[in-house]
Amino acid sequence: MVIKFIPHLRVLSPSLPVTGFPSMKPGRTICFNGSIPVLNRVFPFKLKFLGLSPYFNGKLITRSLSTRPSRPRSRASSEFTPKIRGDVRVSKSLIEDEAELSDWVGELRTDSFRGRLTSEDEELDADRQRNRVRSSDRKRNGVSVKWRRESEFDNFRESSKRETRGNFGDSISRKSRFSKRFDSELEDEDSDDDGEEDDESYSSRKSRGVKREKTKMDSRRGKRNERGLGSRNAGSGRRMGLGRKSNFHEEEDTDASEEEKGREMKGLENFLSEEDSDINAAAEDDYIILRKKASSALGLEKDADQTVTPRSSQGKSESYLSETRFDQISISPLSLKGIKDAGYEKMTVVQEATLPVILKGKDVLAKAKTGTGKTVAFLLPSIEIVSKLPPVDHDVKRPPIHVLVICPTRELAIQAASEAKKLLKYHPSVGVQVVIGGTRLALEQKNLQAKPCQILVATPGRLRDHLENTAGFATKLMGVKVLVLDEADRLLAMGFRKDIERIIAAVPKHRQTLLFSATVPDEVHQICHIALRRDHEFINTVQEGTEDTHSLVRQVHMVAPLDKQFSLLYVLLKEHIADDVDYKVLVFCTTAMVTKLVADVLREMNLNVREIHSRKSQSYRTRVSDEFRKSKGLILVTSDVSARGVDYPDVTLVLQVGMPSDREQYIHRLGRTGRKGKEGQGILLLAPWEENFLSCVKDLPITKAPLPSLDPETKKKVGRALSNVEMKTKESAYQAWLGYYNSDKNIGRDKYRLVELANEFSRSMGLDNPPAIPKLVLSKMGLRNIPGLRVR
Ligand SMILES: Nc1ncnc2c1ncn2[C@@H]1O[C@H](COP(=O)(O)OP(=O)(O)OP(=O)(O)O)[C@@H](O)[C@H]1O
Repeated sequence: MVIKFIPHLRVLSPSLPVTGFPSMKPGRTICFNGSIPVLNRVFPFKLKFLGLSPYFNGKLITRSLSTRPSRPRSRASSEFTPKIRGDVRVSKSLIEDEAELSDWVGELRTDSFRGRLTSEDEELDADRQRNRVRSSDRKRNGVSVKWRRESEFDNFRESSKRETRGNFGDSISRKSRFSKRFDSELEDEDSDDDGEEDDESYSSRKSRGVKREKTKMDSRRGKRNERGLGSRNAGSGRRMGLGRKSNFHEEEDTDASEEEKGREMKGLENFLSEEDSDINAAAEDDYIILRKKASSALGLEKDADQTVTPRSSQGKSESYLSETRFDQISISPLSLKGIKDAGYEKMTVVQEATLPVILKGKDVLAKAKTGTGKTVAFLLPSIEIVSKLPPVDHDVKRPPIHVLVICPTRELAIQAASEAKKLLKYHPSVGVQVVIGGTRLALEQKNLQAKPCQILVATPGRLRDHLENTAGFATKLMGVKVLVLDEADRLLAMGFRKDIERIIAAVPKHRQTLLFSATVPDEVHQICHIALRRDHEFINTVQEGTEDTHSLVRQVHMVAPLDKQFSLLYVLLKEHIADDVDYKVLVFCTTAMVTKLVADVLREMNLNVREIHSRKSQSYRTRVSDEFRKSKGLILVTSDVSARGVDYPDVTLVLQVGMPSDREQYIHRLGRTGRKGKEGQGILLLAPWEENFLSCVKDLPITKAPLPSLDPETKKKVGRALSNVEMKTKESAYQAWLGYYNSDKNIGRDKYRLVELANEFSRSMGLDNPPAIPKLVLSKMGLRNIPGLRVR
């Protein structure tokens, strides 16, 4: 096991396991991504039944509207052709038809499918169950603190001194579903395609954090000894009890076997946990000595009890930036020029912490709060690596892709590619391209052939699509030197796992892998070996004992019955608009169809609203996303397609209506505000029966806020707005709502209660009678014969 030493960054070696994570779970391993391909493969008869045969003229129709010839492929098709013009190429992309598919998929979903047939939303559902217990487990988890070897920093510092002007050593600072819930956000739902913090001062964190780390470790060690294996096993057992085995039908043997694997992993985890406790204890003993050495080597300050304070952060209360300037480090002059043009002068904390390690060739798992520059943190060293490779001969037929960046959503992939373009401004020979679902595969194929592409940014589903359908693509991928998983925890969750495994199998074993996210739940340490080498480094710039959210973002929650929520939403938005003329608000909703409903209602009430969710075409999504990025005085009502990574500057408020799928999703949604050390506000609006969710985020500083008063005029206005919303929208929202909460472990357990709540939601939309739902849908949701539902 590698013991690393890095002042005030905790560098863990999760591959060693697991003493630090006694309650880690293998997690459920049952589900797979992408509804339609799965459908085609598993239930071709269903497609036929609905007149959606995946075959045309006896051939399997491939997905997306491509000019590709149809040919059999290992992965089932997701494209079908309602109208055939010429050949299969004319067909409308299934991806574009996510909406219809999702609905249809939803119809086929049953309780027993939960966590198995997944769109991104369904993945979220699956994750949610785990996460409910995770937060309490997290509290118990110890982490082994390892400091990076001083020699590593010395080397980096020395090379920086040699190659750049600054005195790096003196200035360096080291902070360091067949309907998903029925429609929610599945970005990659189209499996076809892709399938979706702030900054407390380093010094203040550090001065609390480092001291506390040692203390905590001691107490953890003690507790661990007290608890012993027995308690870990007990914990494991409890968590295993959350597995959905009982929910699965017998025919779903794939899932069953996955779960078996999960159990096996759990056994291994417990074994490793025991072993690791000794290793950790030894490491902790080395901790002070190593820290002293590194402190003097790096010019870091020590207080009386050996706490290391990076000079760069001393005296600051809040900073996402380090004291290290880009021109002080060893990067190529061309990259430096690009960075300057982008307006970056100092490195952010995560950039400073990860760059030397990545340039040394190590695999990295990095955690840093939202909006703190993780994209540049993985792009810059990747560009450096590419720029040092020998130029590819022009004669080479299939020039290699050297860097492959995977993002869970299309918006995020577009954004990362655009950031890469900025940094590559003065590297004319290095090209970046993006491949995402919802766009024409043929066009991407053409671009891949015609233009340089050493760096490729992709969503998982579309990447697989290219692997399976683009001539020579697999050969190009064999040139990958660096693989990046942005939002790694999301990509390694079950919704994307199969795609990611397939992608990993397609790139060389001898590569460097970088995993970045603002949230790294325990399960990620457990499964990151899928992608990372055993000696990878975990670089965590969020101090133990501090929140994963930004201290400058004020977080409140409100609890109100559903019949008040539209009015409350309106009043909260009006108040915010009155407070801040430059308002820029994100309203997150539970599912795509509920997003549409909320957007329609707010629009009817003359608020300046845009909407974005998986039911919209990609061109619309891109347009709206660009508009929101540039605008002020705008409200974007969105599903979770905007939850992660999207960098909208100066968002003043994030309002979450209904409980998010899990703790991580809450953090990422909230992270759309308070970026780059700015202030922000977050409001979580819950129904009384959703209050349980608060236990998942009890480690975060979310305070309860009183409800604003609602005058009768507002209620009337909301009533009028609701009556103007199309019935079809309400029907879809009702069904989506039912699907979303049906897959929640707590709320969905009692079907009678669930239906009562759904009908409360229906009344909140102004409907006297709940919309009727197709029998098949109810059946698949396990809701047949539940009183209160109307069947059609
Ligand atoms: N060194 C830097 N100095 C100033 N701004 C920077 C620097 N590096 C990145 N940025 C800017 O910071 C903003 C946030 O960066 P980015 O989107 O990469 O954050 P992130 O940590 O990936 O957030 P999330 O967790 O939400 O994905 C972007 O606007 C980016 O251009």
